[in-house]
Amino acid sequence: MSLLVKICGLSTRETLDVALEGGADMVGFVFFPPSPRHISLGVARDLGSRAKGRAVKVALTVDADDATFENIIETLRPDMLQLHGKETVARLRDIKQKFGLPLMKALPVETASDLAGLPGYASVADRILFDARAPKDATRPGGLGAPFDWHVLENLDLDLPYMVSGGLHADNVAEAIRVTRAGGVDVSSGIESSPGVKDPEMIRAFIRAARATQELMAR
Ligand SMILES: O=C(O)c1ccccc1N[C@@H]1O[C@H](COP(=O)(O)O)[C@@H](O)[C@H]1O
Repeated sequence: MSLLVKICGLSTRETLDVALEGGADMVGFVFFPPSPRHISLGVARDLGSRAKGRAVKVALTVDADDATFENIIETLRPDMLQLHGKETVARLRDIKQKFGLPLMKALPVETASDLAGLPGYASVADRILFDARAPKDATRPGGLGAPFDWHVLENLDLDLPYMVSGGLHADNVAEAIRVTRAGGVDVSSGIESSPGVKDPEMIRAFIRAARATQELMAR
């Protein structure tokens, strides 16, 4: 199966177009007010219609309530919900039953013990995203540009599709794919010139680097 590349934290038409034209499989939109990548519902409606049918639209939320999901779904029309907070397995079941969209659960990783909750989440999520665990005093649970020790996933045996994120950029994505054998990669900070400001050339370089790794590994 081919590697999935997700470009996350898009907030302008220009950078969304760069990601789509560069061949991103998934485009992510952040709905979390403390984030420098947070977008309003008006922007979500505009970018959502622009991306429709060109890539999988992913709505990133953090412990969102039902009303927030309803607003996001009505405006962005996402194909998938990314749950990046402390949502429980029961809450995932509830979200799936209420909104009927595929779920990608982000799991914070620092050490092997962080994988203990994986079987529960894998029983309801459609995809797992392994992301670096944020420091306790961080203002957001992701999007901090810091990697985790990818070797924690080295012997992972998971039937569900999974992706890796956290501090990825064009120069380290090949190694991340090699070590984790992930079916997809997700990036935000590593394609920015400053927090929240996406850089077109960095987006293109990241997608190129990920695709080149995919080709090398297929040989
Ligand atoms: O991007 C954010 O601001 C954000 C806020 C809250 C939760 C997650 C967030 N970002 C996601 O975190 C990972 C790793 O990002 P990075 O490449 O290290 O910046 C990725 O999925 C982002 O979309």
